[in-house]
Amino acid sequence: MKILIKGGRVIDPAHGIDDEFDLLIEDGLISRLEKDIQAEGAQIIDARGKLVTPGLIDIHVHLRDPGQEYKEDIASGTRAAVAGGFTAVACMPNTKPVNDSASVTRYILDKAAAEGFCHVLPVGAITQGSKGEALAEMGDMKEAGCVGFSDDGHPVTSGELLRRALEYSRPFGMPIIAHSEDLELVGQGVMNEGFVATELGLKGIPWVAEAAPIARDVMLAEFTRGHLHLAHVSCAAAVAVIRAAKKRGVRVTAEVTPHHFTLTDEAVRGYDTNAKMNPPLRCAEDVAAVREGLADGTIDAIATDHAPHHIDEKNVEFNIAYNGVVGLETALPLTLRLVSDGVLSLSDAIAKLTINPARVLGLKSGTLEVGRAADVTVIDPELKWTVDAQKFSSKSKNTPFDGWKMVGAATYTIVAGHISYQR
Ligand SMILES: NC(=O)N[C@@H](CC(=O)O)C(=O)O
Repeated sequence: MKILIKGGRVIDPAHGIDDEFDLLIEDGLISRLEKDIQAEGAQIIDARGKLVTPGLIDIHVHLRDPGQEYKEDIASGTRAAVAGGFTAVACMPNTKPVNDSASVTRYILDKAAAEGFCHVLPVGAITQGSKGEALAEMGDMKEAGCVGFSDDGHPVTSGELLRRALEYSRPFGMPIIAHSEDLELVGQGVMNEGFVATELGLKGIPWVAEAAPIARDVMLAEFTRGHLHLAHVSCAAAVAVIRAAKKRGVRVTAEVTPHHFTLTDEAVRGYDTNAKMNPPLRCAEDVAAVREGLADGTIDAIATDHAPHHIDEKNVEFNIAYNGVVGLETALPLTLRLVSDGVLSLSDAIAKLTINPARVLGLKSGTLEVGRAADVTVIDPELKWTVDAQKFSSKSKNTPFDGWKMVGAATYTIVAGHISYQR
């Protein structure tokens, strides 16, 4: 089984490669990356005018499996992933039951091996049931194959518990992925606190509900010397806290979602529940700050927080609609917009979707190194298309980008040497 990807612009940020090369895949591995490869019997992919990058890695998705398969399951979620160019996704533990034990982790991995279209990397819960009361069996879950720990969807309110979690995960070399949120400051809020919320008559969530707990969590990382990864950073004050912490040498990494670097709370006008998520869309200054954070390296990775919800959970009054939007099938073109907007170089943009997220989770993937598993994405950076949520591979259609005109898409997604998606 040989695949020869010919004539593409190969971008491998981990090795500073940005040049025209052929890439040969044999037996699931990258076997050669050179000019003008001839390989008899190989399937040829003509990549002239295309980008050839390491397979994209999304370290924050909700696959809803087990327990909420009416929203998404491992097959549909990973099909959406490969359609978006992703070859690996890390799935959050807020399933039913919560992934807080080796048996749930094994269920996810077994099902992914049987039905998945890409690699699935389970994230285990920090606390039992993600209830914030007692630590989960982190060692068991690591043994079973978890790549990190998070109570995503819920903050770890107890500083003592987060301290212990950071201490326990340290020898495993695995990050604690913080969903930092002060629930009392959030109160009954349903969107960003500010001018738009006031005009719409909706209760607001102030940025300090995110930034204040991030400051605490960063200090706990500094104190324990554990690795803290901050999920879905959305506001300027949080970016400033992370920037300062990195300067002091704290082991902190961070991600931002495409919706948070693209949209402001203006998108909520019309009470569009597909613009409702946690954390909420912020104001223009915050969007500018997260873009600045991406540009200067304060924010390491772009992650979608793909959060599928059924139409019946979104087609309701704004106040009672569920939080979250799907993101796997729109992340790549939205990231490429950062390049056309002059925020990131193309290589840096690809790094935020490949080697940087791999490093956050301590994965060996995210590069096109010869000898590594052949996870490769071929991207047409000029392809113009219009988002039609009804055509998503995801079971859920809750996107704020429906009808948007996009430029750029994955044309081939190759997972461990197999073509998992072809546009
Ligand atoms: N990000 C979201 O808006 N929703 C997430 C959970 C969460 O982080 O609140 C979900 O699982 O739906």
